[in-house]
Amino acid sequence: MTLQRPPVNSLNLDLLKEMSKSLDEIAKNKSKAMILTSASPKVFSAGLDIMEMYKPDLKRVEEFWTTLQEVWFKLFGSNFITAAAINGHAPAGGCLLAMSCEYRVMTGGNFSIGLNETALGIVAPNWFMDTMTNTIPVREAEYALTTARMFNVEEALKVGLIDEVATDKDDAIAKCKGFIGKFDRIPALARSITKLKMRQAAIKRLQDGRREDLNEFLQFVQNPKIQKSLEMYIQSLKKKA
Ligand SMILES: CCCCC/C=C\C/C=C\CCC/C=C/C(=O)SCCNC(=O)CCNC(=O)[C@H](O)C(C)(C)COP(=O)(O)OP(=O)(O)OC[C@H]1O[C@@H](n2cnc3c(N)ncnc32)[C@H](O)[C@@H]1OP(=O)(O)O
Repeated sequence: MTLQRPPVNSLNLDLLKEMSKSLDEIAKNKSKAMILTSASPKVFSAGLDIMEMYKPDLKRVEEFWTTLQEVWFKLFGSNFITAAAINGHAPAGGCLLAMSCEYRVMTGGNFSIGLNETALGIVAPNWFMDTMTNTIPVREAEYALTTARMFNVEEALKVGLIDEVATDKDDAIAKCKGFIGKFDRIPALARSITKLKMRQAAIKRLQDGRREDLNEFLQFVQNPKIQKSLEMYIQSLKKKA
């Protein structure tokens, strides 16, 4: 699955709906595995589209968040094998997508990956945190989350946030295929049940608290102070150009 929403693959409602549909198709056509990557040469995904949260239409922003939750359920909780070929920056929601897969290969270069929410004055939802503690040790996750740590490729490899480094996108995809090939001799049902058991606690937590998670998000985006800081953040991103 190749993300292709220039310039930075930010996740807006339309892209999330497309992803949700594609994940359904992959599950339905009984694919063995999926590799998630990006069509951009330097950004895997810039995370959530900030414009969806800035001065939002309430109905749309509610659909935006519930679709994000759905994409996470379908990706994190998939029966099929998932790997991410991370060929560029992966901040925040981009990192969430990569961590929701079972294996991550990142191309070398001046790219970074991590959950930077606290630097923006926001708190990553519980399920973002759960996805991170499912990937790296709890102590490392707490440190990374509280300090909004963006890892370079070497650091990400060292902490286990990624599993391998690749020279370029083709190499990243080849390495993801190598991971998928490890399951040729493992019975598929035993593999998928084991994966889902490992992930069950995080999945159940969001299933049980899904409405509450949505309400928290809706309150957050309607807070005038948050809107003000969003405005400033958007300006700072644009000033960069
Ligand atoms: C952010 C606060 C959200 C508050 C929301 C309210 C409630 C929160 C409640 C729950 C928590 C939500 C959890 C949030 C998760 C997220 O994913 S928030 C998004 C965080 N993402 C980022 O901070 C990444 C920002 N982008 C970058 O750092 C860089 O763009 C880059 C990915 C490293 C790529 O750099 P570069 O190739 O140099 O590209 P530019 O910076 O020049 O960007 C090109 C244009 O794209 C626009 N853009 C970049 N990121 C986003 C984005 N996430 N959403 C929308 N638009 C984005 C950027 O402004 C440029 O636009 P122009 O061409 O200048 O018009």
